Amino acid sequence: MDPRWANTGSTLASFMFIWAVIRPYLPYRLESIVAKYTAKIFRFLDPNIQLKIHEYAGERFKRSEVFLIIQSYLAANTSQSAKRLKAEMGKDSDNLLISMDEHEQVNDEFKGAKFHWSYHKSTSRAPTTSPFYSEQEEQRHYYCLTFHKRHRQLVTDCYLHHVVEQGKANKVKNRQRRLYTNSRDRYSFRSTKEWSHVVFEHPATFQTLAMDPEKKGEIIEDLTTFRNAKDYYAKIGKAWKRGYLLYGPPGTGKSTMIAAMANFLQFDVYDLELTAVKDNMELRKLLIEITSKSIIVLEDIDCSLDMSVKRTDKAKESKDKDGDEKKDPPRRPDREEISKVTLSGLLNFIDGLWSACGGERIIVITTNHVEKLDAALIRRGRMDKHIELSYCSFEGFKVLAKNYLDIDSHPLFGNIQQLLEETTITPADVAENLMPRSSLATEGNVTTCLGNLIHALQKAKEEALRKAEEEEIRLKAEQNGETTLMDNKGKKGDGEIGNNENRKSIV
Ligand SMILES: Nc1ncnc2c1ncn2[C@@H]1O[C@H](COP(=O)(O)OP(=O)(O)OP(=O)(O)O)[C@@H](O)[C@H]1O
Ligand SMILES: [Mg+2]
Repeated sequence: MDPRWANTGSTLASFMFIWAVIRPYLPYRLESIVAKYTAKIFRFLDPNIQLKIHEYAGERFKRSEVFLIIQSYLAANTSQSAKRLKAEMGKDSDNLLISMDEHEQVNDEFKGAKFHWSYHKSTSRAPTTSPFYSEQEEQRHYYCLTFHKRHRQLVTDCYLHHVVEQGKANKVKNRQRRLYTNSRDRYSFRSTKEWSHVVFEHPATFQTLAMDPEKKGEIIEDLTTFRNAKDYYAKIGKAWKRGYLLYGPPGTGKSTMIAAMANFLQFDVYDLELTAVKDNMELRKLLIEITSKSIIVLEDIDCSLDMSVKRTDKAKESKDKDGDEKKDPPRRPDREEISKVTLSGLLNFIDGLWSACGGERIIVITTNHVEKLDAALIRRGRMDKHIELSYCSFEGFKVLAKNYLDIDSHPLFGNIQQLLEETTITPADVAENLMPRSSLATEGNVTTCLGNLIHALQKAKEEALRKAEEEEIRLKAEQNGETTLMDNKGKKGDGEIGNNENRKSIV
């Protein structure tokens, strides 16, 4: 090492030692002057640049957002390389967040450049209102990023952006996800203009969802593409959101799929109860409050919309009839009865200008009767992907058998496959039959459960046959009825056909 540098090093060390000793005895003003000139000298000698991120910036009692983002960015690196660590319960998280303790340092690398992050405590003296002390010490923490000055451009152009993006992603991964609702207790006076929430803990995943594996793979691919398509959506000038229409009979897994989607994307869920929204304005207010990385769910949309249409129609009818609404019998005003959300309000909610704020959102609507829905509501662009969830197939059954009984095959599978091809049963019914009565899926239990399912399938088949026969009889009866009616008309001689036939027989 160059002896001149060794000398400079020892001079600096001595200077810092002397500074630490005399600092507490210096008046505040003199201290700041000395600090200013010391910093100048250091800046001149040091090739490194330092960037500080304080824990409390701006608002006094609120930890800076960027400080928390950096903490989560450094967490993985810290837990592997730092020696003195500290752990705290992260906000909105059920995991412990590991970070470095005071004066620890971790190294980072980005595009070949090296960066050093350290964690410090600074003490400042602030004036106090106490008559006994003129100053009080305030301790504040900060992260310090140190890098060589030749990387200045890299830091400002890319590195900081990378740190923030990665830190945010880590925060999202570790956060406790939420299930929001706008509906309220009938007797509560709290406004529905706001969302209330609970922790989202639904265990459904795509692995546990029973459906055609090809279709499932397609949905997973679609969601993955959407998640990574921020730049693409920006490029084509489209809001970063996607609509899914899930339709099918009750118990085929529509709600379960929404939970699986939320778990796959790590999104929050906003369950929008349309009948609890007063009008379009309130709907828009709710929309504005929805954060990004969320799934907005409108379950059984045909019922909610029908209701709103009926409500407005009823109101109109009662006005039109008498021109006076007061004549209606006095009734207790119900939230659902005063909701005036219209179809156009809903269309705007899904696809209007306001729907673009926030970004990275998925809107899912579910229905049992897709044929009842307005074409405008489900057109591509609003509902980009239409997914039919149908009765249980043999592939679906195998997924459920693996989930519930932990089996991949069984001698009874052939029998079940045949019955599934001959009749229809919902995955919900299959799941109910496959649920072992005791917590252990023993051999005996497995056979009993599969036996139960076979029994249920046979019953469903018989029921379907009985219904088909009844339907046939009804149709025949209707045809006979028509024929008798026509015969009667013919006999009376007042129908054209009858007259013609009479004429024919005369000829
Ligand atoms: N495809 C499926 N895969 C796995 N489990 C399913 C599936 N479909 C239904 N289930 C089971 O049946 C129960 C009811 O299903 P779910 O609530 O998802 O049906 P749904 O289609 O939303 O019905 P509805 O139209 O009545 O709202 C779930 O708790 C789940 O255990
Ligand atoms: Mg449902």
